[in-house]
Amino acid sequence: MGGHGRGRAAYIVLEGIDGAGTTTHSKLLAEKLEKLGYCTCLFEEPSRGDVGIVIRKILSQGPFDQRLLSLLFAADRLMLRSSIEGCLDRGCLAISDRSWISSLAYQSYDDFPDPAPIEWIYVVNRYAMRPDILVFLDVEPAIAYRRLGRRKGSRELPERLQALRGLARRYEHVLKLIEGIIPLVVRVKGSINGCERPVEAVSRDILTVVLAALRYWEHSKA
Ligand SMILES: Nc1ncnc2c1ncn2[C@@H]1O[C@H](COP(=O)(O)OP(=O)(O)O)[C@@H](O)[C@H]1O
Ligand SMILES: Cc1cn([C@H]2C[C@H](O)[C@@H](COP(=O)(O)OP(=O)(O)O)O2)c(=O)[nH]c1=O
Repeated sequence: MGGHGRGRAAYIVLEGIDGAGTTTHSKLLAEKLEKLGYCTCLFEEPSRGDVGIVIRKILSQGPFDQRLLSLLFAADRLMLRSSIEGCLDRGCLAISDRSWISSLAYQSYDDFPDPAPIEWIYVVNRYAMRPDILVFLDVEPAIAYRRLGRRKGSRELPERLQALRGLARRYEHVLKLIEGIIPLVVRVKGSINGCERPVEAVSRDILTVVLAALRYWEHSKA
């Protein structure tokens, strides 16, 4: 995971279990930073590129070999790398809805078919961009489950709630593993004691911590 060491430009990723709000908040963060005069580029994993399309097709068909998915996600994000670097080279902030951290959590989750060893997932993502800031959206699984149930065409699957709980545990394990590898890892609560926090409150917390990090970097590079 190579960093880039630029001043103002930073690679910011949002992570969390399904339904945590990574898609919602990566878009909101980009919009708010643009209004403040920052240039931003928005990315998502899986991407909308060729490999991302294959991944989405596989995911839509149900549980799948996580070893193979690890390689597909790694290839998809490696194909994104030049676009992210181009964004940073232009002095723009790269904001991504998920990153290789998702692979560490999802593809090693042992209730999914053929889970991959987490150290192997780390190796196959050796050349993925290392985020400068990781925002972990900490949402209780029952809340995420309820949100997913509101998505069109979704079905209330009890095993889905079980999986979300397991993924939440995997993320806690992964966040400990990557301590010291990513310069700034922040946890933003998306729910507290079974109550959802309003989108705007969560978005404000994310913007606050990102702006503080950018100011720190701008001073430290000055
Ligand atoms: N803080 C929030 N309060 C209420 N609903 C939210 C909040 N954040 C996200 N949502 C809703 O929850 C659903 C899942 O959000 P999404 O960003 O798609 O999650 P993810 O990308 O993490 O799966 C969406 O319908 C979104 O509008
Ligand atoms: C990036 C990534 C995502 N995923 C999973 C997380 C989601 O369930 C799914 C992405 O589909 P998507 O519909 O984009 O979900 P979300 O909006 O929650 O990001 O793929 C992995 O299993 N490994 C990965 O490396």
